[in-house]
Amino acid sequence: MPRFSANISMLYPELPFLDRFAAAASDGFKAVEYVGAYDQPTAVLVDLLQEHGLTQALFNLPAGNWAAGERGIACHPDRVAEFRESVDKAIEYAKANGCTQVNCLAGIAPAGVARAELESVLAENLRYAAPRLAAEGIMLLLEPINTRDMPGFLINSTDDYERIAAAVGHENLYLQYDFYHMQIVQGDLIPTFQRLQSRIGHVQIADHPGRHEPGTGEINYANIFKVLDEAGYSGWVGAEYRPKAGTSAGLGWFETWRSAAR
Ligand SMILES: O=C(O)[C@@H](O)C(=O)CO
Ligand SMILES: [Mg+2]
Repeated sequence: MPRFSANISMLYPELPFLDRFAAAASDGFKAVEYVGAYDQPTAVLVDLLQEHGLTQALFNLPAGNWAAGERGIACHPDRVAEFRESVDKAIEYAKANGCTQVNCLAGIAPAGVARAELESVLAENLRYAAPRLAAEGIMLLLEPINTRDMPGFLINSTDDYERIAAAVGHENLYLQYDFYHMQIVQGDLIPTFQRLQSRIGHVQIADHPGRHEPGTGEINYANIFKVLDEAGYSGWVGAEYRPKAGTSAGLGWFETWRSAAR
């Protein structure tokens, strides 16, 4: 049975961030994930997880100045020192809240730098991060993201992930397979999941078009959930979508799993 994690960077936008833990637990989620909460002391986050019986499924490495439009710094040639510091910060937070995987956002390609150089910087940064995270029992993930939602984002497809992973050459670099992005970029969702399953550390879901709840678009999630089970996928499935109505009101797709998990 798939285990769902509420992505509280996207779900419960009607609530302040720290109130979203309680809301996710009350809606039947057993785990939460988010882009990052480095502005909060670890103790606050750990208390919320404990109070609501939640697991921290995932968060991202510090991704630069999000409000200014940055979406990761890992491919930026002039930010290598900052990237290295961000690995230490992520380890500190992951150890505090018991999280066993962190996602690296490659970043938006800076203008005027050749793609080969950006990929080389990214690979070098990941080669730095992968063993350090492995030593702490934390999986490092790399997520391809479509460029309609994030114009200029460097890593867009599973081919991109596989090429970077080959360049990095460390086994602690897994794929974060977001079905929504993959539907836009390349389709072929199930065969690609099956081919790369041993390298997939985390999956995320949203329907397309609109990035709304499963069942609102063209992706057959009933079938995908069956495939995840048949494949023995044991990781979390991150519900990372923009609710069409209120978050709780839109959880019809989750009813079967929520009841079974209680
Ligand atoms: O798919 C996404 O957008 C993410 O998983 C993320 O962490 C960055 O927004
Ligand atoms: Mg995602």
